[in-house]
Amino acid sequence: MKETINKLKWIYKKSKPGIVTLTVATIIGSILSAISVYNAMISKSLIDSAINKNLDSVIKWLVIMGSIMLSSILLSTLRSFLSTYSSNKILNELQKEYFSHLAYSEWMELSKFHSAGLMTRITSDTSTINNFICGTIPSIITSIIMLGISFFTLLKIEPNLAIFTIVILPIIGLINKLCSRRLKKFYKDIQDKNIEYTSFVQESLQNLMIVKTFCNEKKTINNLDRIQNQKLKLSLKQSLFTSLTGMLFSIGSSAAYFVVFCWGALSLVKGAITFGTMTALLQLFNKIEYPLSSLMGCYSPIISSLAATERLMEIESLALEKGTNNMNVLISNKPVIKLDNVSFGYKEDVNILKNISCTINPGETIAIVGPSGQGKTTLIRLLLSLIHPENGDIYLKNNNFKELLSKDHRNLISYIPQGNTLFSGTITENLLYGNKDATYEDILKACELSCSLDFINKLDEGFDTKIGEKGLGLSEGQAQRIAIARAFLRTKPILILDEATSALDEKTEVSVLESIKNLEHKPTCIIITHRPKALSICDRILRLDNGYLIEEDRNDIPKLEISLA
Ligand SMILES: Nc1ncnc2c1ncn2[C@@H]1O[C@H](COP(=O)(O)OP(=O)(O)OP(=O)(O)O)[C@@H](O)[C@H]1O
Repeated sequence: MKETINKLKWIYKKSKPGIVTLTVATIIGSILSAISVYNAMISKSLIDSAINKNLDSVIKWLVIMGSIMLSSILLSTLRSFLSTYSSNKILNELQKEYFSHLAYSEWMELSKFHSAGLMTRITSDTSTINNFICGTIPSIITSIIMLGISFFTLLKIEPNLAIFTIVILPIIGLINKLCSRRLKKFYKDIQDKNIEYTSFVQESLQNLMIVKTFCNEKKTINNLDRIQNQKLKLSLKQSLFTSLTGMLFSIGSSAAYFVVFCWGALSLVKGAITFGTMTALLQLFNKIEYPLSSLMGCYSPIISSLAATERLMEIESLALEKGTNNMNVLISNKPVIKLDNVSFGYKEDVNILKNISCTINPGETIAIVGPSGQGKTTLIRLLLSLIHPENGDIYLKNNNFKELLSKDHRNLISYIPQGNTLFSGTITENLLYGNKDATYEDILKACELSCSLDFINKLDEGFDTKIGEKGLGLSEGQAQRIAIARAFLRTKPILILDEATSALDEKTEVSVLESIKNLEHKPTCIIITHRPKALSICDRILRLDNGYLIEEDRNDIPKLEISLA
């Protein structure tokens, strides 16, 4: 119970961006509910006046009824506008909040989730919460108001009938209580299956080329079919369960309606009530039954939003990256990078990097080599503060200043990761990603240095050529060269290339690497490479061996070149 209250408090907090308009919309909804009950009484008076042939009274009630109808239409329009505004405002804020939280979260924590799982949380779970705030809660409030007014009106004109209708309430409460646990489990299972489905589709589409070249189209479609069938079975089970409970409610309410009808008809025969009262009774009964069924329908969204709340709270619990609050001279100067006895492992007690100490001076070009899986990329992740040393420290030093490396220092680094990391858009848009203020001349120079100018000029639309997701439309080597130009344009004091020239031919690779030496801002350059030719342009070579970092003698480059080749 305490947990549910905490979740409801959390939901209330999330509704704040649209609470004012939502409250006004709910008040209008409540007024509309009251008006609809009052309409039943107007129709009673209208019918009785018509039966008594009282023309003046009939006209009076017709005018009142018309005016009420018109105001209801206007109020409904206003309510719908306010609800749409609140709903969009709350959903946008929710999605922005969780997207921002993910953007600033610790990389290691994020990597525990499948991207489709995170996507479902940001899109589907936030929508569930939003629908609860903007749909279910106002509906509960207006239903309770309609129920209350209808009950008291009925109590005034036919007390026995009013008491009879209200005994239905505890029965509904009982049905809901019985359903709650089952419904919660259904929602969780369906949501988990949805995530599995989305992840499968996302991964299959991303790797469609592999699916095709392994001739696995049929197998993939069969897998999709299997997940869809599991999803269908769960949805059918849930639907059967809610239909059965709905059926119980319908049987109850139809029986009650029948009793009210019999009661009214017999009273009419006995002359105990007028014809107008009979129609009012039936309408009022409907106005009790409708909010009751609406309240019953609210149960499922309540359960699903409590489950969605739990899943969004999980995102909130992801630790955010910490920065230093002390950004001084390092930002504008060339720092020395110093690793002091650094160890790191992804799993407890299994260190990938062991007691690494080294100093990298400003302007140096360093190669990091070593067999696959030795931890070269892990070392770069440490330098980028995506992960943090378990033991030891990484510092940036500048004259007498020394700072522990943190995420804020990423602003000193231009990084070219492995693989294709271009965005969909034009080549210019991609180039400006890290430095929107770069001039046309800067762009030309960066492209020339990265050996990409020639091929870009040969494209029909040159720099305005649109490229698809992950650089679709370009060769691997062309995409790599644009990624290198993008990093050159960022003009930061540290440049890191993680196998960033792997798709280039040897001649182009050497030419691109040599051009790093000609960069005007003379960055410190760290190159991870498996390519022997790259070593010749480096000032120092560091080799990872079983987790230890060993500095190689430059005279041994020919030997190293042979071992890498
Ligand atoms: N996110 C992760 N979680 C757990 N283990 C990881 C993770 N990333 C890498 N590893 C493990 O850490 C080790 C070092 O990986 P890393 O990617 O740093 O090697 P590498 O030297 O860059 O390899 P390659 O030359 O093949 O790119 C590997 O054994 C790998 O399985």
